[in-house]
Amino acid sequence: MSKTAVEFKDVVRVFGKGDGQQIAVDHVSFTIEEGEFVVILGRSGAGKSTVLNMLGGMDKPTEGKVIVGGQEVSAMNDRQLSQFRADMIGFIFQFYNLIPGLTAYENVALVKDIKKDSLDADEMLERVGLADQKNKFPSQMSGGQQQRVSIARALAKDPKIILGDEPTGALDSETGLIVLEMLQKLSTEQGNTVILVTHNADFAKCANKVIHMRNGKIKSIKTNDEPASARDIEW
Ligand SMILES: Nc1ncnc2c1ncn2[C@@H]1O[C@H](COP(=O)(O)OP(=O)(O)OP(=O)(O)O)[C@@H](O)[C@H]1O
Repeated sequence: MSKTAVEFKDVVRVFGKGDGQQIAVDHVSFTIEEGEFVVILGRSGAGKSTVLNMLGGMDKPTEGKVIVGGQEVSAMNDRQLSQFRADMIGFIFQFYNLIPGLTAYENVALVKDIKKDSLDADEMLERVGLADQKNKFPSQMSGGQQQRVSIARALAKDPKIILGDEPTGALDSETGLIVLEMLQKLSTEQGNTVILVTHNADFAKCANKVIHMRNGKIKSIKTNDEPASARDIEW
């Protein structure tokens, strides 16, 4: 039987006060099972990144509960959140967030500073097909290669959950598909729970679950028993 990896219970996130108040996430509830490949879909401003940030322990709800791996993230203090992120979560960002002055290898090996028992940087670069590029600096690599380094860096933490905020947003479609396929395989072959935020509806075809947001609310949640392989979609 599958185990619940993530649970949002009636979560609200309000930014600002008074007239400037913005309800970014408005009473949102959903569950994600371990090993699922989930896409959070919606237009700009729908609240997707805010959901992802609360899920990854980078932000806290104004109301409601966020439970990840059985732990109530929404009740953690800053020290606990830091530990939670180090142990549980791998992040992949739209613009890679690599450190320009460090090589691919060094960018991945850096994870040891956050998590002592992190996985071997050479092995992680091998897994994303970049073993031969390890001594290059980010500026010497293509966007797709840089994103693969950032995937290797996320994997080095050996995280249960991988979060991607528009991870293919800065890539051309061909390169984006390679990255998407790599992320899908982490769920289908390695059993990671992978959760991506995107406004690209084509990604939904590859997901086990699609959480569609609009104006801070859930518009629909659809499950897909036979998701397409990322290799077979086009956009
Ligand atoms: N730190 C913040 N302070 C104030 N308002 C914020 C903050 N973060 C997000 N918001 C607001 O909350 C709403 C939801 O933002 P969010 O970034 O979650 O949307 P999104 O669906 O991820 O959009 P995009 O696809 O453009 O990234 C927006 O109206 C945004 O302006």
